Amino acid sequence: MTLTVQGGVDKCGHQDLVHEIEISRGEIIGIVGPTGSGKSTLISDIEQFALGDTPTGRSILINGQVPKNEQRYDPRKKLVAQLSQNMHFLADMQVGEFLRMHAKSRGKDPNQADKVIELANTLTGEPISPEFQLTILSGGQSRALMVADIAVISDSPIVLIDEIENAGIKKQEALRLLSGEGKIVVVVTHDPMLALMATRRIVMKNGGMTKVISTSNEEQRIFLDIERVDGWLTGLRETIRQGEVVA
Ligand SMILES: Nc1ncnc2c1ncn2[C@@H]1O[C@H](COP(=O)(O)OP(=O)(O)OP(=O)(O)O)[C@@H](O)[C@H]1O
Repeated sequence: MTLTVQGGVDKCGHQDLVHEIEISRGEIIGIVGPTGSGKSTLISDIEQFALGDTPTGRSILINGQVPKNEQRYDPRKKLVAQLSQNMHFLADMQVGEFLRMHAKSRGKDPNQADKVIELANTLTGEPISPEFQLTILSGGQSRALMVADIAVISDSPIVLIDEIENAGIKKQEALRLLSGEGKIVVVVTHDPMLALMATRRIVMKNGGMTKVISTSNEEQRIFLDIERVDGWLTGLRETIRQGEVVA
C-alpha cells in the first residue's frame, strides 16, 4: 500500500515546491518546519483524504487512486489512526475490558488485549495493569496504550502523529513498533532523534511543502548517538523519579 500526497498551494497561493511524494508501508516520514509553517495542516490534509477540497488544494491518493467513499467515511474501514499530545480516555471502564471489547468489535481474538498491555508496558515506565480504570491512566500510559492498540488491534495502515515531544513514552520504540507492523508513520516533530529516525522528512515553510530531505548515512549515525544519549537521560530521569541518588 502507498500513500501519495499531491502538492497544492502555500499560504500565498504559490505552488508547493514538492509536487508529489509517495510513501510506502513501513516507512517513517517526518514533517518539520517552524511554528505556523503548516505542519498540522498537512497532517490534517492526510487525515481527511483531501481531494483538492481543503484550503491547501492538496490531494491524497491511496495506492495511486482517490480513496473510495467507504474508505473515507466508514469508521470500521478507517485507514488512518491519529495520535496527539493531549489524549485521554473518557470511557469509565477497566483497561482489559475495554481492549477485549475493542478487539471483538474489530473481529479479532479478545485475548489480544493481553498482548496490547504487554507491549504498552514496554513503552511506558509506569506499568499498566488490566484492572486499572481507563480514566486514571496518566498521559504517558494512555499514549502507550493507544500506540500498542494501533499496532495490534486497529487495522489502520496509516498512523499520523502530531508532536509527541513530551509524551512520557519511549517515542522511538513506539515509532519502531508501528513501522515494524508495516504501517506508514507520519510524524510532526522538532525532536532531532525522531526527525533523523525517519527515512525522509518534508520541510514546511509558509504553509507549503518546500523540499524532501532523505536521511543521510551521516545523519543515521548521528541518530544512533542521540538514541544512546536519550537512553542515558531516560535512565537518569527514572533514578531521580524513584528518589534515588545518581551515582
Ligand atoms: N497551504 C496553506 N494555505 C492556507 N493556509 C494555510 C496553509 N498551511 C497552513 N495554513 C494556515 O496557517 C496556520 C498555521 O498552520 P499550522 O497550524 O498547520 O502550522 P504548524 O506548523 O502546525 O504550527 P505549530 O508548529 O505552531 O503547531 C493555520 O491557521 C493554517 O490554517
